[in-house]
Amino acid sequence: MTTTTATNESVVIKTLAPNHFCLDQNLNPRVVHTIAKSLPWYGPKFSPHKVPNFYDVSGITENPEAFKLVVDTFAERYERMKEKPTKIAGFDARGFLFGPTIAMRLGIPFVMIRKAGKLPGVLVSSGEYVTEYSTDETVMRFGAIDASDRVVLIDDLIATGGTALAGFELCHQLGATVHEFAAMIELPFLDGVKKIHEYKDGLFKDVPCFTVVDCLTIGEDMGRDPIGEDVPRVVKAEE
Ligand SMILES: O=P(O)(O)OC[C@H]1O[C@H](OP(=O)(O)OP(=O)(O)O)[C@H](O)[C@@H]1O
Ligand SMILES: Nc1ncnc2[nH]cnc12
Repeated sequence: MTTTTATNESVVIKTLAPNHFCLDQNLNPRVVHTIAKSLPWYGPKFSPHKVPNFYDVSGITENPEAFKLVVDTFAERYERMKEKPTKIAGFDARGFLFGPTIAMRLGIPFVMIRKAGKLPGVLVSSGEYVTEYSTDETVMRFGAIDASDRVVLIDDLIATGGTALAGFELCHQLGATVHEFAAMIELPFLDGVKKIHEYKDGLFKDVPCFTVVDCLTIGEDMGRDPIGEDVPRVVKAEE
């Protein structure tokens, strides 16, 4: 299913499946192109994990125009909604790059979903979860969100959806409603959004998931592995 909805002049949303939305690349060509073409990827030899394409969010953070477009896209989306989120929760670590600025724009709190072993105080745990390349556990401070909250969960990228579901679990345990899950990049071939909507017999099937670009819009041409067999992974800076 693909339908298109114009919410204002600048941001047009495409429906990919029930409660699965993305920016329409044909109708927002400048935004999608600028963001997608600011996202390099590296192959396994030059990545921290053995995945075919590891996407590098620093292509966005080091490009002020692209960084602003990402933040504006999310912030304007929530500013325009009749029913607004009450909190933004971001995932350790790359969700921390976008969440705080969006929360500040909306004038609402930013809550950290932290990897286990980093937060003080009384905590709730997501339990163990599996990502595209690791097994982790996330925690949130007890009381950071409660049953009155409508929480936007935000991250840089959704792959298998394991990390996202850990955030859904935390919100669920604390009685809060997830307003939306949002990520800048989606890897659709890993079916992360489908997994969120099918989790526990559809417990979260009504929660919208919104993404901006995917691996196809980024494209194979964004591969940035150095050319040459002998290029080392870590180099010494020349004096
Ligand atoms: O959909 P999934 O398969 O769960 O993968 C997505 C997660 O993987 C990455 O985080 P990572 O765990 O590598 O942590 P980092 O931000 O500290 O690099 C990314 O920032 C997402 O949080
Ligand atoms: N392919 C990928 N690139 C960057 N971050 C990721 N997190 C999970 N999968 C990833």
